[in-house]
Amino acid sequence: MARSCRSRCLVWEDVTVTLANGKKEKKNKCLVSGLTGLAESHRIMAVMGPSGSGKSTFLDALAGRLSPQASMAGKVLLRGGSPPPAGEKSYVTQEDVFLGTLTVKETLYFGARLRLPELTTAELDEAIDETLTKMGLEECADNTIGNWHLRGISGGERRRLSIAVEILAQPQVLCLDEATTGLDSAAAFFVVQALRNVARRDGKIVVCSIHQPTDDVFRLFDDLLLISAGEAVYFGDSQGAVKFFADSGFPCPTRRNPPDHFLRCITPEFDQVFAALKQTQRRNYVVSYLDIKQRPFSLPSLFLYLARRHGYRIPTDINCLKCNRNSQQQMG
Ligand SMILES: Nc1ncnc2c1ncn2[C@@H]1O[C@H](COP(=O)(O)OP(=O)(O)OP(=O)(O)O)[C@@H](O)[C@H]1O
Repeated sequence: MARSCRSRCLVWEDVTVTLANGKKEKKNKCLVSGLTGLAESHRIMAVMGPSGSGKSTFLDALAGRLSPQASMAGKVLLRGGSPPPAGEKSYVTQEDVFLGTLTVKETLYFGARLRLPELTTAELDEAIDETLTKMGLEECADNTIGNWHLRGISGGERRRLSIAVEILAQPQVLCLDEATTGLDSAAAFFVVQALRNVARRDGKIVVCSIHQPTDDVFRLFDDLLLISAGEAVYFGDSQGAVKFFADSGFPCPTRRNPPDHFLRCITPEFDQVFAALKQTQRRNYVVSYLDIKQRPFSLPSLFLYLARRHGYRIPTDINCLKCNRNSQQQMG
């Protein structure tokens, strides 16, 4: 796919997250180790991996919302402009937390009032109507959300409402943890398609962890990051993963769903497979961003690499969303 020079990207470089153990004699636990890559605007990326592999931790690191016990090394940078970082990223958590007695529209209204205080009532109404349409929530706009004793909107609608609340604030980067968990395949398809539209039409960067997508849902993703035990096994074009596994000696059986096959291959029990894949990736996967990791890294060299690969203009300024575990200082 031809990539626009004007597209923005979120770059993460050598991101490692460790969990302090508390006891001197015990080693810190490494949750995510040396992840390097980028997510581009107008594209949607799936983060997949076995349960406990570090998907949520990675998304937390991207969004700068790691728990206080966790410390992060490495950098997460946004390039291509200089808006204030705080308003640039949004995070949709696994749980949908709402006031069950409010309607869908009221929820959006209160969220927008808090996050976009500068908008007039007319502008707010317009933004809410636009968001309802984008997320396919017009039909249930006046329905009560519901809770444990009050019947309300469906699970798929709740998920789309969680996303709607975040995209109303117009962040450049949207991170979602398990966007489709608990949904049937049709509802999951609708949610991911809505996210893909947000990426495509609004030029957002969308990064989303997902469990067991169907083939139809998987095909909606442009890029794929496969994580096992906190390390990247595959990073690149989502449709290229089938060929990558086949080239590495693990072809997907014709009647198996490709995402299921990838997960089956990279679960920790399949250690040998994992080691073989990593070896092959080092040897053969020419466009792997992990190559960046092999080099003595400096920020200009990463952008030179990107410039060569995608024809990006080299930025004169770089906004650092989050740096180093101790300093968390802004990069110039
Ligand atoms: N604050 C924490 N304290 C203790 N352990 C943690 C903490 N955060 C993460 N972990 C551990 O780190 C590992 C990765 O967790 P994470 O939630 O990132 O995995 P995941 O891939 O998102 O899993 P799932 O798909 O089941 O949600 C797990 O073993 C988890 O128990």
